[in-house]
Amino acid sequence: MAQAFHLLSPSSLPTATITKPSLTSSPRLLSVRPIRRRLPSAISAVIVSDNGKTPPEAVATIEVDAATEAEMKENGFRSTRRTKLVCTIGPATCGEEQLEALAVGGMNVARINMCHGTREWHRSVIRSVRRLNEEKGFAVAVMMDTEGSEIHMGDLGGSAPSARAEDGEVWTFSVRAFNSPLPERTITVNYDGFAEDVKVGDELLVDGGMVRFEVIEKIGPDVKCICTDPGLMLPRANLTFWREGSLVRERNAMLPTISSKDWLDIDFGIAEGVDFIAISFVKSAEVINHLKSYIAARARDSDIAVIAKIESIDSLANLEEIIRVSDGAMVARGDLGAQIPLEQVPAAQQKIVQLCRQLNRPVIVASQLLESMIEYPTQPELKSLTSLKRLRIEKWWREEKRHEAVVLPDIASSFSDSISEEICNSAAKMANNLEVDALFVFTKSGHMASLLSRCRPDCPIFAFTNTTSVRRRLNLQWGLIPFRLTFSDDMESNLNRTFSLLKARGMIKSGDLIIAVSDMLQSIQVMNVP
Ligand SMILES: Nc1ncnc2c1ncn2[C@@H]1O[C@H](COP(=O)(O)OP(=O)(O)OP(=O)(O)O)[C@@H](O)[C@H]1O
Ligand SMILES: CC(=O)C(=O)O
Ligand SMILES: [K+]
Ligand SMILES: [Mg+2]
Repeated sequence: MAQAFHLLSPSSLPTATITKPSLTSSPRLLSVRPIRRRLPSAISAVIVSDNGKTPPEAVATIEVDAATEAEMKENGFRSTRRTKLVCTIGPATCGEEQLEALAVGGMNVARINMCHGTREWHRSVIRSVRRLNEEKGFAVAVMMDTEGSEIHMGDLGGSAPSARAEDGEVWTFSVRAFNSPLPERTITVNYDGFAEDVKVGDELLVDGGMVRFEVIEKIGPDVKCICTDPGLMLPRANLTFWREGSLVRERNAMLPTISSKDWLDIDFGIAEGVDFIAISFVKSAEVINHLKSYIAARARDSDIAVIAKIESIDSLANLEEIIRVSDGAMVARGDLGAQIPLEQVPAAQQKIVQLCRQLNRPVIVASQLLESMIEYPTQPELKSLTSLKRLRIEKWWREEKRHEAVVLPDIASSFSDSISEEICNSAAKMANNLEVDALFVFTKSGHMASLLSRCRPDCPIFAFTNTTSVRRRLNLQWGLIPFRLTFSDDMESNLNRTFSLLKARGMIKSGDLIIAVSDMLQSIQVMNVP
């Protein structure tokens, strides 16, 4: 059975799209929205880079992602892609050359999925991405995605990338530990309670219904099932079981959101300095708060953003409070489509995306974007990326002036935040009315950049920030082109320096009309580039 989801409906215009190249054969895609980033408000007036020191050469330069710069020069910055791309890295894409091809192709964030591979493998991917950034001038951020403890299949044994179940075949789902290779037509299950919780007659869904089985017999730790809807099973695919048409939430509903293995992975992510940690199967706001204080205590100098993955019934029930405490959200349609009826997924997506936009959180739409690419013959990852990059919806959305249709509620929690919010709302509106070429925002924390992104203005937003980590995290936000630049509190000199640096790189020209805002002065300036 094929899963079909809406890709980018206008009302759910994403801030970013993600390809998930993983196995040679399984690219998937996500898209993202604007983030409201809570950054340490204590970044001092002193200019710092990642290690707390400013390299002397940085003072005179401006850094921008090499692929973004090339795209801007090629298409002109009004046509530059606003929606960002997140790519899941797998065995077919982890080599230096493939990673570089993805970065050139527009990857903004590299995602590693802790469901698969060893920590050593993930470490080498993270380091390769960092090296690529340093050596080739990209600014690709890294997102670590936890495994979580919901029920899933194990690896398929040996090097088998997938297994095909045919109609009428009997397969054994077992909680026993086998040595690889597994006996024929045998699948291991990670959750010990599985064999006790299922009943004969239950329907077992692999990956939300990509393959279906009916339970016919239970023999101790083994559950025999007959295939009723054939298809391809990927390693570690999610498993759900249904009784009389309803999802069964037995003791598995009590499994912790963050397992003990996840905590070790999180420690690993903190040590490797990842930019985002995405938490699978979030059930409540509490777990996000817990993780955020854990990160704050352990990673004092860094600020890792926490993304709540919305992929369970429980997360839908507590949606608003989860999004409020998170730095962003992901509509994880693969697993969500396994927990709620498929036809409800587009409406859930719409709701999540709108809420994120209102609360100023970036939102990623993941999975089932270009499902046919799974069977694509060669280089599916790059072909997925190329198709996503075109994002015709963005052009249509601008032509239809959809940006004018959305009403954004006030979200500021202090008077100073209200000023920033009003400035950004006004600046975005002015930018649309005056048809300016670009919005410039000078921001230390990234917050004002996110407020502009939330308005989805018609023109691109050049976001200047003085730290590498803030710049990398701004990668996830719709319409932002993040630059790293050392700047002072004197806006006059910041603007003059920025103009000359950008002109020297051929990224703007005399006469371009821009609107500049900054969080140091809380000002709006409109001017032509001299
Ligand atoms: N590091 C990896 N090593 C091997 N295979 C991988 C790896 N990452 C992903 N894959 C394969 O690619 C498929 C798609 O990966 P992806 O991360 O998109 O899975 P997902 O099911 O959408 O995410 P999640 O596991 O978080 O629900 C996986 O089912 C798996 O077969
Ligand atoms: C991305 C993910 O976790 C999902 O679609 O289930
Ligand atoms: K995961
Ligand atoms: Mg998932």
